[in-house]
Amino acid sequence: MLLIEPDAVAKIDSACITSGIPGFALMNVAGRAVSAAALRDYPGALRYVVLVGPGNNGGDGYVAAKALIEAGATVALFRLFDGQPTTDDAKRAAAECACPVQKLEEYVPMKGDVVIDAVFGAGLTRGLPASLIACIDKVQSAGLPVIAVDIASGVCGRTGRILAGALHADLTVTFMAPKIGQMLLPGRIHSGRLEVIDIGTPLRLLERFASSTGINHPAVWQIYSGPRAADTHKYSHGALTVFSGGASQSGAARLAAAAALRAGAGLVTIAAPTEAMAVNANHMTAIMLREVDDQNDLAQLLEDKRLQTFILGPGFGVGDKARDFALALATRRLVLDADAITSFRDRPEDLFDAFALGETRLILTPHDGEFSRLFPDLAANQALSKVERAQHAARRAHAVVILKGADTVIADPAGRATININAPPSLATAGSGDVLAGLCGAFLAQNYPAFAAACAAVWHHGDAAQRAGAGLTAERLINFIET
Ligand SMILES: NC(=O)C1=CN([C@@H]2O[C@H](COP(=O)(O)OP(=O)(O)OC[C@H]3O[C@@H](n4cnc5c(N)ncnc54)[C@H](O)[C@@H]3O)[C@@H](O)[C@H]2O)[C@@H](O)CC1
Ligand SMILES: Nc1ncnc2c1ncn2[C@@H]1O[C@H](COP(=O)(O)OP(=O)(O)O)[C@@H](O)[C@H]1O
Ligand SMILES: [K+]
Repeated sequence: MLLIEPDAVAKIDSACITSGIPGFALMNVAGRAVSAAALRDYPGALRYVVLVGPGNNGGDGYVAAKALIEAGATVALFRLFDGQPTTDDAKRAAAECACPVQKLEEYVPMKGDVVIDAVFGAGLTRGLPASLIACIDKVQSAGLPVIAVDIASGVCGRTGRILAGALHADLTVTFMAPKIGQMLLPGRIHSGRLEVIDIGTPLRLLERFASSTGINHPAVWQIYSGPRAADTHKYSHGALTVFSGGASQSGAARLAAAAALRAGAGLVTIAAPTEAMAVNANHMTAIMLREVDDQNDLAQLLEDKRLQTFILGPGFGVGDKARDFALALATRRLVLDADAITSFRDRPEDLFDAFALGETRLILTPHDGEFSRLFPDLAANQALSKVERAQHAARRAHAVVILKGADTVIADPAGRATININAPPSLATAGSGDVLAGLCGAFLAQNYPAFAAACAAVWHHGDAAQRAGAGLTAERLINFIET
């Protein structure tokens, strides 16, 4: 699904005007859609309180106020101090709105109020003025319902960050397409339910100015998935090898391996050190087992050219062995997770250089902590959004990066990115990252290109968790994977 960045809004706006669609016409559709949503969702409101700012977001607010009055509703309009309309369209909208204007400071919340936030749009680059922050506190502590126009004032449309205070909306009525900051945290939480209104912007303009970042969706990998042919063979669905840690850390590899089998990998083998052979053998049936202690054993394993896909990291232990194994696997497809990521903390370039040439075949799956070990400068750079951090990292590492969390971002070295939005908070449970690594390995083994494999893995992870419902454990999650 398309997303837009705040910078693109003005470009689309001026391209519309060039195409003969005046900005004021768009503003009228936008403002009326807000009014319709308010009447639909809060028909029992005693008063609609419209807060307006100086720009076109405020312009939408004047249009909404006018439409609500025409519908017979009681409306009060409060304007940010020094917030006289500054754009031609907003001036016109204000002039056409008969509602008396009061100062924001004068607003006293009353039971039955529904607040419409039309103060600032998605392009906000500065923190909110103190008078607005005080007003937000009043609204929020009175527990009043809030409808945000385009985006909750105070949320950065590019990063989802709060610059200095922001409203928590119950509903956000946004225009053309969702903004990136509404998908990333905490902006997603501040948005409440998101309603996207087509205000008549031509699709060709939307597509021309849309972001290279989209919402993660099956359309990304659809062309690589499909029913199995009747004459299929297990090796044609990929042979995946998962490295196990020592005897007391072998569970993580088994979770990854079981998830991979469930997600359609044809043949899954756990490669375990001698000390972990017995414990692995005790717990497995369909998964195969092979003894691999050191680099010599690994070299022997790699002589089998059918083995093209590997997962290294879950429960593996941090250190030289993980580093040496990853580098030995550099000509194959590799999912590098957990301990194996941390193992490159002091020498990340060794990893990045090893995968620099040829097609992208490395998937990195860091959570924020692991990310900061491999990319400390990117993690510390507050100017970057989570999407931008993942994109820079992917380019540097010549890898697909899955930057995990409630708003997981998947990015590839070419600059493509998706934001995943189907993951429920129940996924915050021990071992769910191992299951994700297994899913990545499964799709990579089935010959999906790395970016498609990563997107499919993250989406199916969230999808399985949704179907599993409450009381999620990593073991249970595996049983709900459906590909
Ligand atoms: N296609 C489009 O572009 C459409 C845009 N529309 C509306 O237009 C909005 C964007 O309008 P604008 O670009 O005018 O943005 P805003 O309405 O957010 O206003 C920006 C103005 O506020 C000032 N400002 C920014 N941060 C401030 C701060 N912290 N304190 C004080 N002043 C501050 C800026 O200097 C600028 O003058 C959208 O969010 C949407 O609501 C709609 O009218 C529909 C059509
Ligand atoms: N609040 C949340 N909402 C949705 N998904 C989450 C949330 N917290 C964590 N996740 C997901 O759960 C998984 C946890 O992985 P990880 O941090 O490696 O944990 P572990 O090492 O315990 O398996 C990741 O895929 C992450 O994106
Ligand atoms: K707003």
